[in-house]
Amino acid sequence: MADNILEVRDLKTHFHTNDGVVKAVDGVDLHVEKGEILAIVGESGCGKSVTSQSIMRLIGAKSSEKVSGEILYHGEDLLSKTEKEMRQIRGKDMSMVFQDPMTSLNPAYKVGTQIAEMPIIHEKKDKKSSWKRAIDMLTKVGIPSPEKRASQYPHQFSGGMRQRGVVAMSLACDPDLIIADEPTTALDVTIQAQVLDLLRKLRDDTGTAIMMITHDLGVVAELCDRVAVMYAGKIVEEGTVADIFDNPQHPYTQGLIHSLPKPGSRERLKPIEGQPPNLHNLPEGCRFQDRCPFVMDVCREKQPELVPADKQDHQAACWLMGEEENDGDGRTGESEEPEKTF
Ligand SMILES: Nc1ncnc2c1ncn2[C@@H]1O[C@H](COP(=O)(O)OP(=O)(O)OP(=O)(O)O)[C@@H](O)[C@H]1O
Repeated sequence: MADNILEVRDLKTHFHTNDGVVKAVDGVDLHVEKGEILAIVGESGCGKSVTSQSIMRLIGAKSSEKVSGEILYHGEDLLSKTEKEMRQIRGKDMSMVFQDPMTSLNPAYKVGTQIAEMPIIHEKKDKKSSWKRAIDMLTKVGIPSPEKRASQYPHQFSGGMRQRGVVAMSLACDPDLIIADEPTTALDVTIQAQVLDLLRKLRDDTGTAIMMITHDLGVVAELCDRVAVMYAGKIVEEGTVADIFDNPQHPYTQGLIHSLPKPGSRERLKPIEGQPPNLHNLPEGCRFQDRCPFVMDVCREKQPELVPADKQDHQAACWLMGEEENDGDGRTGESEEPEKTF
């Protein structure tokens, strides 16, 4: 049995707004195994960030934010923790790296002080040993002259160095899970590659698991072990990187993969046509129905659940996945032998 650090069951995060209920995350199941890098991918607005912030309990405190389901961290449900207990868990056991390093860094304090604060708060370490830890962490993330840099302020760091500083901060208490939300999106390509290399090396050296939120399939191919593909608030496919890239089963995943440029090819890219559904007003049945070239009657009536595709741990939520698993009672629809249009 896999050694799961995190297991999320039927996570729903709904926002109650003046325009109605936004079902940003709507029944997500996922798990992160010890030492693995799991990617959550999908188009903008599909619920990736809301999923990660719900896991960290950064969403859910306001009366307009309703979070339900189970978020089991080493078997304990984070949804039943108090804010005080969560403050202990955040930064120590699970930490987060955001797209913009200045979300995590305070411009008014030295970078070293901000890293050292983590062991001071979470492990009750003294200032001297925590400062030393800060320098060790800056060394670990490849910042040159770490003693000097520790005494500098964030504005004295370049963008890539700031993100390394945030990674150093997230590592300071040796967490077993880092949630990284588009950590390289704001960086230029060369620096992006360096930060990805750094994350991979950290996982290899320390065994820290990483949940990587990204819309960039290049990052997934480069860095990750497993992938969960999200569409309109739900996971529609889950498998290893090889499963998803070489044998995608859900028409949405197929569309994503076919919209990638092929090395050396001059063929025009084929984006997925249409738009995701409005999260205020979701359709009955499968949420991909209006963009799916294989749509059948059943897709407009019932939502498909994740079921094993070609093997047990490669799953897809699609009525094309075989009659036994999905009851398959409506395969009489519009496209018995659909033409691929992606
Ligand atoms: N506080 C909020 N109130 C209402 N709707 C919200 C709130 N926060 C997020 N949403 C909506 O929830 C949906 C999912 O947002 P989320 O930020 O998780 O998307 P994402 O997949 O991370 O996209 P991106 O890649 O653009 O960051 C979006 O439609 C967004 O507008």
